[in-house]
Amino acid sequence: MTKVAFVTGAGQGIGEAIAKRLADDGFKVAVVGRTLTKVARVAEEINTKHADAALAISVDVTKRDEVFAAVKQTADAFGDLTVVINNAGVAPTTPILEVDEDTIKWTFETNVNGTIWGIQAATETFKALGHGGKIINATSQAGVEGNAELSVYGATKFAIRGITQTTAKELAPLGITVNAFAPGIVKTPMMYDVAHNVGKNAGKDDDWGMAQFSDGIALGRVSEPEDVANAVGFLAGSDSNYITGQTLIVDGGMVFH
Ligand SMILES: NC(=O)C1=CN([C@@H]2O[C@H](COP(=O)(O)OP(=O)(O)OC[C@H]3O[C@@H](n4cnc5c(N)ncnc54)[C@H](O)[C@@H]3O)[C@@H](O)[C@H]2O)C=CC1
Ligand SMILES: CC(=O)C(C)=O
Repeated sequence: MTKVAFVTGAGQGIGEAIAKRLADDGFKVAVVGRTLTKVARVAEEINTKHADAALAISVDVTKRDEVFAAVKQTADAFGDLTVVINNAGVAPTTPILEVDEDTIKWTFETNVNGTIWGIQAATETFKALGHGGKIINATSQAGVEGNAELSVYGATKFAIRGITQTTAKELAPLGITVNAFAPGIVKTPMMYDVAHNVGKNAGKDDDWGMAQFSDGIALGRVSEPEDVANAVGFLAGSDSNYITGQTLIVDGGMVFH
């Protein structure tokens, strides 16, 4: 079986690191995201290292039809599909009294609906191909323990852990495993944006904002995207075959469950 992965939100940050890690591990990779120029750059860098290993696809994960079409396009292009990684996400900073309907809608449509469309599309394609597969969802340490000012985001990430557990039970008879990864504080545009907003809300700078999250990490440093990609490489590989419904926390020691 050819190893073929579909990774959303792969134009930067954690998704980019996952796509590159899986290509290094011998996967063909669909590098998927909203902005074609961003995913095209990542795909080109992968193809320079591993000829014809990557395909760039522009998709808005809130759109069910687009996700289904892109998953099918991936299987058609590479002749198989074995792993789907629902990594794309958004993280608005939301002090509770400032939460509004638009923010709830946008965040849930991206993080929760996008994950559900990815699970559905993966399942449909795995079934059509006549074999099982692996689905891997991005949650967060903020989906394991509540973080101040991240109520809406945290709600979506708690939901993703729930969806991971329910679909693991539902899809096991099809030979499909469903797991999640929960990063801690990772050096990506998302986290720098959160740190900036939390700092600004307190009348402080970005470093202060970042410290609200990073102080107390047991291993004494914030995460590189590659720290997360290493764990996802494990979840995407055969060494995790007997694991399903679990959330692998990759946070350097922030929350202990
Ligand atoms: N950076 C961090 O500290 C943490 C990140 N995470 C999670 O890891 C995942 C990746 O996060 P980062 O790389 O940090 O974020 P990021 O913001 O740097 O990258 C996310 C990517 O997702 C894409 N995206 C957003 N909405 C989309 C949509 N509707 N359709 C398609 N693509 C879309 C963005 O364009 C962006 O390229 C997210 O699910 C995030 O919630 C979890 C815990 C900590
Ligand atoms: C953005 C995020 O997932 C955090 C702070 O855990």
